[in-house]
Amino acid sequence: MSCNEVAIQINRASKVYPVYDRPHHRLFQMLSRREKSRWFREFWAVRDVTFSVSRGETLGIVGRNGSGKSTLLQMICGTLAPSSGDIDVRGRVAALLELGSGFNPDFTGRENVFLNGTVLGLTRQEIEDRFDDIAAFADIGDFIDQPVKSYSSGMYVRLAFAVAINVMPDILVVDEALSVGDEAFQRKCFARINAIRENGATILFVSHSASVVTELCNRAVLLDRGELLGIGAPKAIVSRYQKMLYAPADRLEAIRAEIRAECGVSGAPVKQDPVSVEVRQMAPSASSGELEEQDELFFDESMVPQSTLHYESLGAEITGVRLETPGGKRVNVVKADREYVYIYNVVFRQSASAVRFGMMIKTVTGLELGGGASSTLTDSIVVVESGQEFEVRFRFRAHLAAGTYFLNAGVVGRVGEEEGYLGRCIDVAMFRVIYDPERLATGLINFDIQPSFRSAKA
Ligand SMILES: Nc1ncnc2c1ncn2[C@@H]1O[C@H](COP(=O)(O)OP(=O)(O)OP(=O)(O)O)[C@@H](O)[C@H]1O
Repeated sequence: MSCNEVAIQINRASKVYPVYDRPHHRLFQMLSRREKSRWFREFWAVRDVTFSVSRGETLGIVGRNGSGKSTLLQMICGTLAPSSGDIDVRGRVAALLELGSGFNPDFTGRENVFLNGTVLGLTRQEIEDRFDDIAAFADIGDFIDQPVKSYSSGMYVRLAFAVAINVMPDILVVDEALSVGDEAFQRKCFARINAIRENGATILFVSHSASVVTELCNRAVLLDRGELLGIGAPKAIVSRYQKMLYAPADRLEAIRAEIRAECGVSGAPVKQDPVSVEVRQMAPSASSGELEEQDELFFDESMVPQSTLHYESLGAEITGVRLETPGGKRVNVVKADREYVYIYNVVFRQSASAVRFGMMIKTVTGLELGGGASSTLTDSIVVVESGQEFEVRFRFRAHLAAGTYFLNAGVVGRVGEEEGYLGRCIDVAMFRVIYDPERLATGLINFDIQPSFRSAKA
């Protein structure tokens, strides 16, 4: 599929609502026979918006509350008709709009899966074929046969997301819904969104989270008061959005004009590569400073990743994955800026050469923050015999903000003539960095910034 193929073309789309200042004005309007008498004001939820989205693009939509994001998405999904203008959508659209839309509350989860699948254009047989995958992804147990009105918001999102991503949409529309699930489920969803994107689908993503938009999207649009203020690279759009969010009221108009001038609709989509950090050689660990055993660091058994993916093993099996303090206590709830050891065992099922081990730490959205390899190719283990077992240890300092993180593990080497992953596990473990009110570092990564200040001479 070509990236330049247009998936969505929006041409001067508007949505205008009549707004009545008094309830009885609505009645007057209904009874009014004269064309000119008007008992309402017009409210433009979306006004004269034009842009296109190429197939394969991931487009972020940002804007303040009430800026028209949901209205625009609903028009793209066909659940709301524009008052004027055209919206041309090419392909099957699966949408995860606000909680509450999409499912019939009196029907069971199972019935809603069939209803939703049919609305999305699947035959009964196609839905039956996918039902087990949908139920497994949602993972809500027997609730699948209960009416959805008895669901918690988390269960609702699980099922809605399971349907949306299992119908193999050409266009996937996600409106903030993900923020309802827990981190393990969010990670599973982001992993699936990435897979759908890699398959060439187009994704529209409404989010208030600057980091999600900059990590996931190739391009972003900024809506304000129903108008398209700007379109461009996610970083540029998100920084303008934040400038607007924190602007004093009397500067808002000037900032809107500035944004329009700087990044008003123009030109072709800006392609940006997803951020990826690949570490060839593990950096020497920072000063070790033995960690005292802390009572508040512990192992929470309920923290199990739901997006774990074991690649087909090519001779090396990764087991016993765990995180420990340097003193050997198993943990997954940790404190920032302390040292931990990421450990896994590798059993070789066939002999291999040029063997190296690796790890990666990622955010919930899948952003690769950093990792390490046990050695360079020239220093790799020359030969490993079949049946040999290794314990691999990566000691690292968790220079991270409070939040949940996911870990990969991998073994690279050569079997015969073939070089590649002999074993690889994605999202094989997760850990949570607890909030520390004393921490001065801001942002995701602690760069060990040393602040100082002094009174400057006049
Ligand atoms: N049926 C309606 N009648 C009148 N006004 C409406 C209607 N639906 C939406 N609006 C208004 O249109 C504007 C845009 O709403 P919309 O829900 O699209 O904004 P949004 O950017 O998605 O907001 P949020 O971030 O708060 O979800 C809002 O001011 C909303 O009050």
